[in-house]
Amino acid sequence: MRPYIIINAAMSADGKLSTRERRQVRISGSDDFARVDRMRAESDAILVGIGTVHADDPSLTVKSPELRSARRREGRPENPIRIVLDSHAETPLSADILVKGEGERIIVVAEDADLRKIRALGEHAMIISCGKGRVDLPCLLQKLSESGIERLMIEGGGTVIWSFLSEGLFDELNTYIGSCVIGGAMAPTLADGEGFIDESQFPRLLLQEVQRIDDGLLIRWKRKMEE
Ligand SMILES: NC(=O)C1=CN([C@@H]2O[C@H](COP(=O)(O)OP(=O)(O)OC[C@H]3O[C@@H](n4cnc5c(N)ncnc54)[C@H](O)[C@@H]3O)[C@@H](O)[C@H]2O)C=CC1
Ligand SMILES: Nc1nc(O)c(N)c(N[C@@H]2O[C@H](COP(=O)(O)O)[C@@H](O)[C@H]2O)n1
Repeated sequence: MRPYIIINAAMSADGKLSTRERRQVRISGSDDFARVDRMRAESDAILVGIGTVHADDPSLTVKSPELRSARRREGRPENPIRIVLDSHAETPLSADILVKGEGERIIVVAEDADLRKIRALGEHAMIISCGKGRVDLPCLLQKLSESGIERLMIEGGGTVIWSFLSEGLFDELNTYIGSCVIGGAMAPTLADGEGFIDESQFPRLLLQEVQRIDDGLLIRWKRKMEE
């Protein structure tokens, strides 16, 4: 059992998520950011990796007051549960994800993470422990599902997206392609990690929609199930 999983990311026309210095860049325009905000508001939880927390210091809050009010009217917290994959419990205690906006936070650590760091983070977030060395995704998804999370949005970065894609743990992939070129062989891409060699391992996708937004394109894919 696992939640319904939607991956969303913005990349440049050459497929990069940010610069080779991993500095956060604005690829989406205002209409695309509004679309992402709606996706956040529709989600029970949003997940990023510790690399994104270090690079971007995101809050992952719902930005629109109307969307936050609508969630409250439905009896839900203003913001979805915010989740960080953080094998070694390294999320800074001052990170925006821990201090900005109301709502639950979950830090997911590996079983061998430092206990003192876990205790300190436990003052600010719920701690889930899954896997050795790095977070075991099927174990985590089972726990999230048991706690009532039905719709999970993955916002990056490239290492985390690779893990979900390569383990077949996704239902939809939304990529916004912005009108800029970032370049750089070491700049993060949508799916980093080790990559596949064997074509038979490639996750296959079904095209759902292509939409012009701002000066770029939103492409919505669904995972093609094996026949
Ligand atoms: N344009 C966009 O839409 C977005 C861009 N970004 C960019 O992506 C970059 C950050 O990406 P990355 O460095 O790849 O970091 P990441 O955010 O993908 O985090 C990777 C880290 O998560 C931890 N982790 C624990 N369990 C894991 C598992 N099972 N699978 C994968 N990782 C696991 C590991 O410590 C790993 O190094 C930044 O430059 C950021 O600006 C990030 C999000 C969205
Ligand atoms: N959709 C999208 N377009 C871009 O151009 C981006 N740079 C990102 N980045 C993601 O948004 C997070 C920041 O969220 P907050 O504004 O702090 O709530 C960032 O960490 C990336 O996940 N996304």
